Amino acid sequence: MTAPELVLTPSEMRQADLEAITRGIPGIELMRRAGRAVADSAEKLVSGGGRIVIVAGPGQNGGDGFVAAAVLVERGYRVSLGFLGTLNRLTGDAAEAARDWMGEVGPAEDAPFQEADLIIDALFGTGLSRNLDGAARHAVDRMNGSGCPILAVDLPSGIDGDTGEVRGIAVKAASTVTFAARKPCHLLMPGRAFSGPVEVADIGIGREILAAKGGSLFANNPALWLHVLPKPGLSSHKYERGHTLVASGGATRTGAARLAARAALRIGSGLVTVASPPEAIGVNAAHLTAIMLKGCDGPEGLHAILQDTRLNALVLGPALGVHAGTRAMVAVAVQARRSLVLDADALTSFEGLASEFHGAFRHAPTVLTPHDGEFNRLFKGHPDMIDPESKIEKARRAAAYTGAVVLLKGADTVIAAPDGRAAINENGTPYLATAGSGDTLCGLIAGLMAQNVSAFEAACAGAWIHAEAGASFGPGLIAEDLAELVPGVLRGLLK
Ligand SMILES: NC(=O)C1=CN([C@@H]2O[C@H](COP(=O)(O)OP(=O)(O)OC[C@H]3O[C@@H](n4cnc5c(N)ncnc54)[C@H](OP(=O)(O)O)[C@@H]3O)[C@@H](O)[C@H]2O)[C@@H](O)CC1
Ligand SMILES: Nc1ncnc2c1ncn2[C@@H]1O[C@H](COP(=O)(O)OP(=O)(O)O)[C@@H](O)[C@H]1O
Ligand SMILES: [K+]
Repeated sequence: MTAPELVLTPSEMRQADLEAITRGIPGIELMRRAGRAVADSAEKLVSGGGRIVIVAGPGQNGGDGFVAAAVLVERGYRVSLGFLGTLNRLTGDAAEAARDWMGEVGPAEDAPFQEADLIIDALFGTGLSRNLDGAARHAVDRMNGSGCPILAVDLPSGIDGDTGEVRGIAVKAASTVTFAARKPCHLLMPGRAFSGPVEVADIGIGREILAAKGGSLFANNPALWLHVLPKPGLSSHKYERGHTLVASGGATRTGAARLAARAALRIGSGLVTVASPPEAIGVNAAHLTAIMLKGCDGPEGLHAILQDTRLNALVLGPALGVHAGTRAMVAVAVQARRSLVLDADALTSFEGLASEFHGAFRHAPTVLTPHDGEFNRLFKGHPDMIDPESKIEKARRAAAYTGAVVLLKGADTVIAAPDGRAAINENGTPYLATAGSGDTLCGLIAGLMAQNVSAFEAACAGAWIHAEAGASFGPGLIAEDLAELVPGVLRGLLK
């Protein structure tokens, strides 16, 4: 079984580096391996004898650049090196790497970018501490304007390693080579777009060190949850595969619930029922076949339906309406202690009332699936939730506060559990930005929870399968397509 991919923050990576050094790999050796890996990557991009301009910065990222420069000259490339800062202020391993460089050193901002076949960006890595300005800004501006492909060392300079945000200006890399593990900025937007394809070079820091210093942040891919993805046994019957209930909106707002219900059925929930307000029964009935239908008059109706204990997973929110009635339905669902997915109106009905969610979901598996707007509305008046620059931190804090798994949607969906685990999803497509796409996601997650997948894994698997389904279709995707694409994705996973 493949191990889940660990993602390390810059500070965790520094600790991992130090641990590797303590265990006997000298820092300069780590840097030499890193620099060689950069040279190896460059070699794949430029044929022998080509012209490479390396821009080295004042820290250890610059040190990697000096090592790569020396290796590439040895391999027959024509290398120019531009440096940012004062050479004799270089410290540590970078100073040693610079001493090994026999070529000339010019100012970074004046480097001959126009003549290069490849630019290697070794200005700043995980040690970026403020916005770029002055000569650094000018150098990045010239690199980006040169039209020449850029290979970023560790991460594109100007991108914040923790958040993926641009600190003033950032290198737009054609590709990136990083060391030991990807950093959050390689998966979070906009950093992911600035990084291009990211190669992870092994510089000898073992997984046990990475897991000890990191270990709570993952790339969301099947290695994280494939082992719990349900597969019916030979003698399974439908009641063993769970029963999902999806609450429908009123007569003119029923489609969202049906999208979620269809997705729950496609992901394998044995039975799915739409709970419909009496006035919407006709319209729901006209559109449902395998999915069952039950009348449900507000919170009391929901309470009555939930007396059937076989209903083990519940979706509340899509098109339910923003009002006190929706809040009351959420209260009924929480009290019933079923697996629960809350989305859309079930979150917006609590605008500015997040304190009602404080610890509310500790007693049953719950997933909240806000997009940024819903998140900010819910946590209005809670700057500690809204202010963190990192999307990971936002989701983690909200999860710890509510006791639910929080899936913060977007191009870089982040899923966080109350215990601190978090995963970043990266296999989506902008074609998922279409009406009803989020409703489908709720149904996938609830359908997995109905089959006893725990909340974090259900949210991660749901987000990945949803994104994979969307990406497999591409242009022209509408929400109705998504559930129908799920079987193809499942076939690939369960083969
Ligand atoms: N540790 C290891 O064993 C290994 C580490 N490795 C490599 O080390 C890299 C991390 O190195 P690092 O910590 O030295 O940070 P780095 O990114 O070079 O920048 C710090 C320098 O930039 C400066 N500076 C910051 N922001 C600035 C700004 N806006 N504008 C201008 N200056 C700014 C800052 O100055 P200061 O803030 O101190 O004034 C400092 O001088 C990592 O990404 C990887 O490539 C690999 O070799 C593998 C082994
Ligand atoms: N640019 C994008 N790249 C990848 N996924 C996206 C992008 N934009 C939106 N999505 C995904 O599409 C879904 C949209 O959900 P949501 O905003 O709730 O839509 P709706 O309310 O219309 O159902 C989410 O899963 C989100 O992560
Ligand atoms: K860099």
